[in-house]
Amino acid sequence: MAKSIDVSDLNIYYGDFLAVEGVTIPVAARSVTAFIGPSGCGKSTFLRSLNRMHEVIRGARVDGKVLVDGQDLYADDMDPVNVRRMIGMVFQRPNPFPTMSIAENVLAGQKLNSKRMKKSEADDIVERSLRSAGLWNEVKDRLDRPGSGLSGGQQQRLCIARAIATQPEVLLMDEPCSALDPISTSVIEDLIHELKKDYTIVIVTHNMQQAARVSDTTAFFNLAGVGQPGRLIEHGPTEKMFSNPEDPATEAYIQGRFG
Ligand SMILES: Nc1ncnc2c1ncn2[C@@H]1O[C@H](COP(=O)(O)OP(=O)(O)OP(=O)(O)O)[C@@H](O)[C@H]1O
Repeated sequence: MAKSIDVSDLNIYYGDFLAVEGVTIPVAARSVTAFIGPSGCGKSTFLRSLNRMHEVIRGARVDGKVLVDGQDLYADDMDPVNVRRMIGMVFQRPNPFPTMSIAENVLAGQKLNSKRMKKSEADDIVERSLRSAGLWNEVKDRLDRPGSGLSGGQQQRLCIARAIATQPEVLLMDEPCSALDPISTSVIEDLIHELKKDYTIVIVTHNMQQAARVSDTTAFFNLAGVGQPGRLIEHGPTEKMFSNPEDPATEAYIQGRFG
């Protein structure tokens, strides 16, 4: 299931504004990569370019290459809807569909992909996805109740279940714990650890301890000033990035001296 990602020379624009410049980075399959850096350096923009969510904004575009197991995501014959199914995303704020039940939320991606399926098949997907998201035991007796009735941490795990229900190969997470309390955060971090056995995970986080706890490799992005494009400054094993980074800016950021 899990696939590697190879980005080369990626420039990302909002209209004429070059937001992220010249990113080249490999992401190994079945690993967790953390993106860190000060506000506005383009972490979320870059993350969204990895499943073609960036281009849903009017005038937004990229040039360069994003290969997933050698397959060019931006090739002319690549359907962005298929790309987003293959590369799922979890956002900062848990966003279950409020009028849908827990089970319907898990199946929402399937429905969008307009697949008619038998009830037994749907039940299997709901159980498998909720189990993988570490939520099954907490919700198995109330699958027909609204997803919005869960706690924030449970809602975020429901969103993770929804993202993995379509069996993606990669999971992108944009500050998935920033709206959660420390206990829910720790549950999600444990879950990320479990999920990397099956998925390639890329996570944007402002929390240095979180990057250090959950990721195998860390990528530090920075920008020279307001209106300047964000760039990838350094990428390497998390342990090295946090103990002995190559670039003085990485060290200054990690030590909390800016950002
Ligand atoms: N929809 C948009 N239209 C135009 N410019 C945008 C848009 N979204 C982001 N930008 C700009 O792109 C640059 C990168 O923003 P982005 O949100 O990717 O940074 P970030 O590193 O994720 O920041 P933060 O840590 O604050 O979330 C910023 O200059 C931002 O103002």
